[in-house]
Amino acid sequence: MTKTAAIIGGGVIGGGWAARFLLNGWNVRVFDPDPSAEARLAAVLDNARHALPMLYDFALPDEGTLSLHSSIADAVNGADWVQESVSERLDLKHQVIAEVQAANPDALVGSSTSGFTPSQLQQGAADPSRIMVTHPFNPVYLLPLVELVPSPVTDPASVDRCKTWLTALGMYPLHVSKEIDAHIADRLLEAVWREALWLVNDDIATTEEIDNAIRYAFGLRWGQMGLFETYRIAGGEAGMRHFLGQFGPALKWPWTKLMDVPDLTDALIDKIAHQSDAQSGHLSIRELERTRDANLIAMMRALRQQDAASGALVNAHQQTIRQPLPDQVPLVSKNRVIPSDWTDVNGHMNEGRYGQIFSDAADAVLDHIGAGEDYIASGLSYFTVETGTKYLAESYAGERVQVQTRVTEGQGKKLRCVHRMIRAADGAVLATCDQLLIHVNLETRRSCEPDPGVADRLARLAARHASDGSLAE
Ligand SMILES: NC(=O)C1=CN([C@@H]2O[C@H](COP(=O)(O)OP(=O)(O)OC[C@H]3O[C@@H](n4cnc5c(N)ncnc54)[C@H](O)[C@@H]3O)[C@@H](O)[C@H]2O)C=CC1
Ligand SMILES: C[N+](C)(C)CC(=O)CC(=O)[O-]
Repeated sequence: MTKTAAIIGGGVIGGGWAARFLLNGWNVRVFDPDPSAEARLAAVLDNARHALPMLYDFALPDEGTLSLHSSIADAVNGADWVQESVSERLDLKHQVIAEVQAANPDALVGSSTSGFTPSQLQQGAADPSRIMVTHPFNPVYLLPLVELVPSPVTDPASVDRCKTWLTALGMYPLHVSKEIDAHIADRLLEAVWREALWLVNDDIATTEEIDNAIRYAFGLRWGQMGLFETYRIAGGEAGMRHFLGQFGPALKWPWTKLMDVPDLTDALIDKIAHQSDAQSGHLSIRELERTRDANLIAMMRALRQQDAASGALVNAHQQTIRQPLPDQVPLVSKNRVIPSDWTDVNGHMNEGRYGQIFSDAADAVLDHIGAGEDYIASGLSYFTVETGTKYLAESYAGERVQVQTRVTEGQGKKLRCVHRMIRAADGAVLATCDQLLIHVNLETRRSCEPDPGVADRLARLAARHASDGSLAE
């Protein structure tokens, strides 16, 4: 049954949560008293709908239903999970949690708080056992980490349920077993942030120079291996011990000002704001968000190729959303969104990517007739020997497309597919591909007859498709 999340507070983070839930098929009910919340939510959703589907090679589940409500009690009605995402004030969070639990005592309550501990949030609550911190990262619809922090009185079964749900949303619940102000990641971010403020305050570096120092070096490293694994490598063959031996003394040198924090005087705030305007003021927040999202997707897609870090999480999540092909004529052999890194200098999908999409469609057909991964591992497979592609209309990043396939030949060693790529929004035919595949033995690298089971399924499929004229040219 479709699950329901209530989001209390529809700002930057609440909006991001709403998008994450909705795009993974949950129904979402939002309460935010600010009259501008609806428009802000719509803008976040717009970004998320454009960005998140590009991460995957398959379509995400059908979107859930979004509704806005005029009170907390109404919003949490029937919700399985309530994600509190109001401003970072403990009194406000207490008041909201009290209203939530009065209206829906059964729901699990996660708080987006960046720094309050679960024990602080639970003070005075009707049922502390259902309350925990679920601290996400902006943009919530793209970044997988959620710091899941229970207190000693949080019910472990509720924590487990929450972990299962977060994983199904494509997120990574990092169970923080010992509560502490600002959890794990914000303590690290805060350390870097404080040092950066000092560097600006002392005129050592501008905001842009600090950003360059991060993005051209350790920001890239952290995105794939984190801190400890990176420094282990920096120690060479001798590893972490050598690293600590060499750089340990530096911990006592004046390499950081972290013991001290600059006063956020008007002068320092002006200085940072002016430098930041000079650096990025020519771009709107929406433009910056779009650039950020496109870059994050490109990085995560690259990590998918390596099956590493956040890319490995996306790969694992994709396995759970992948659906078997419905046995229909024509077969819907591919259903996906065009990612931005598939576009070229002309601003549309590059011709090479049509080859990829039709190749993926053929893989889905092969899977359907029992010639998928296991069959290939047994030493048998199909090779494409001929394709004829017609490019009929342009396709762009962010568009959802479908490939419909008819198997026009399926006798002996031969398998011929006629593919048609269609834009989901208007049904326009974007390209067609006539593809001939030959069955091969992977050891001899020569053609051979398929296994009888595969041959039989293929012959039956081709016979069914022969009577369908829908993809006839
Ligand atoms: N902005 C960030 O980078 C991150 C923020 N967080 C945390 O997420 C929470 C929300 O922060 P943001 O979204 O950044 O703030 P925000 O200011 O963008 O949104 C807060 C929203 O809460 C609404 N609100 C205020 N009182 C409310 C009430 N009584 N009931 C319902 N809604 C109410 C406001 O109208 C506003 O739309 C905070 O706890 C923050 O620490 C967590 C991760 C990252
Ligand atoms: C600045 N911040 C403390 C609100 C940051 C976070 O909580 C996490 C993030 O997304 O950087």
